[in-house]
Amino acid sequence: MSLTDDLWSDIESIYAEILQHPFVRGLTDGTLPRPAFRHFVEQDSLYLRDYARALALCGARAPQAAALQAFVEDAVGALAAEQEMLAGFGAELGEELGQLVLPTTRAYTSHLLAVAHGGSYAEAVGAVLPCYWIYARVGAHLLEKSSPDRLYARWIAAYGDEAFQSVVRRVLELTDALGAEVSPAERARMRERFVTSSRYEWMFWDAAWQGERWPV
Ligand SMILES: Cc1ncc(CO)c(N)n1
Ligand SMILES: Cc1ncsc1CCO
Repeated sequence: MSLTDDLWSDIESIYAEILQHPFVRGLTDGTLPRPAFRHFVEQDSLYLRDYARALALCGARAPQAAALQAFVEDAVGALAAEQEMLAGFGAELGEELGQLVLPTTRAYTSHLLAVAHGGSYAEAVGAVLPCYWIYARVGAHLLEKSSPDRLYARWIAAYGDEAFQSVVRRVLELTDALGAEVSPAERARMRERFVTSSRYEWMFWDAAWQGERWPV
């Protein structure tokens, strides 16, 4: 099996839970409460800043120029997505968005940055991949239904869009090329990093849904 086939098979059940999550269902049926979406937008803009750092590190560590270019472009793309998020949704969500990084956001970005700094290049790719791939899959899935809510429809369109889908295909190809080179032990480490990030993807939506806060 290709590496990406193995990786996806490891998270089938996590992905199914994501599609079932009331936050994700609420996007398409329009029932998602605004405060939960606001929480998400606020945390996601903070997340994207550190995600861009993790992508830039993947680029810096990539052995080949094509992967260097892909990850650096995507780091810039993630920063652009952060700005679009703030510009596109910020005003409509009312008062200024907060700057406090909440527990799940901190845990997820800490994981990404720890692996991007301290793990191997292949492990770093395993860690950043769910962010691309799960959003592309969720975006494509939700695009079929879109949403009666104008804001949610816009969010869905950004990730279901062909431009994002092609960015994700490029990284999946690069991952499969890497899969042909790495040792079985390295492949196992990549899978572990990939599953951990995928769990955080579910938790990220759930934190917005629950209105997560620091307990003290
Ligand atoms: C938490 C999270 N994962 C992935 C993406 C995709 O860019 C995003 N914006 N936010
Ligand atoms: C927003 C985003 N998420 C994963 S990669 C990326 C930048 C795409 O150019």
